[in-house]
Amino acid sequence: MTTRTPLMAGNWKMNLNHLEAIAHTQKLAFALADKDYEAVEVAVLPPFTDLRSVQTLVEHDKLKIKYGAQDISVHDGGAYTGEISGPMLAKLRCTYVAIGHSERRQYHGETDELVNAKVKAAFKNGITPIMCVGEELEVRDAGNHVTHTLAQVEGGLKGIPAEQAETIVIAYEPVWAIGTGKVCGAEDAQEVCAAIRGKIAELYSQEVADKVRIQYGGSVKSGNVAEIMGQADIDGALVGGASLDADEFVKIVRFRDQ
Ligand SMILES: O=C(CO)COP(=O)(O)O
Repeated sequence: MTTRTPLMAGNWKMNLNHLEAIAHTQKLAFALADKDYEAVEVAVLPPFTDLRSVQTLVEHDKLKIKYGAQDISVHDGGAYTGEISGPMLAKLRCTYVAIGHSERRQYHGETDELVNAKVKAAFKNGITPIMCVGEELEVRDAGNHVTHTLAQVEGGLKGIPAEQAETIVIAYEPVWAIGTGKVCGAEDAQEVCAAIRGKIAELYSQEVADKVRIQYGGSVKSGNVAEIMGQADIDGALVGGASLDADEFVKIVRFRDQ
């Protein structure tokens, strides 16, 4: 069994301008110590307009915080107004990019096919995808949450070779738990995360499945993170609202102390 380093990532969504981003990242860096980074990988996913500022701060001050984007274009360049390409994100030395977040699926009509194309664009540019999956409330109420989520996993990974698949991060984010304060019970989250790992084993191999990090996302806070992280197949959290409060995010990184 491989030991997977937990990944705590803050998805800032459309919050914090570039000046606020600098102040917030500095606050995180000031609070986090070497022992935190030894135990947990810490990342922030700011809006595109903040990335250059965050990069400059991280590189200048040699911070151990990783950063990434919230979306990526399927195209490498050209006449695609408003899009941001993989080469642009790679030039900013983004480690991660969130792909297929439920807010993008819901408000921008992103399909599994598009998510798959974006996963390919990320890998092509040397950026690790954090591929988001998860069911809406009606799907859970109907008891189809596992089937629904596994179909998203399979669709998103289509044509991705094992060497790339083993490095991906998958974030299980039940839509009904996002920003609602309704956290998915730790055992319910584990059920789906274990099924995701099983699907990866089926698509690739157990060895690949053991390497993939699976995060939980949806109303994660310092008060519930320890129980979630106590589950065998949960390797981190994708944190929305609580990541905008530096003290709270630091507590989440230190989930072992909660
Ligand atoms: O969507 C999320 C992270 O990507 C979760 O958001 P909240 O933590 O605000 O529920």
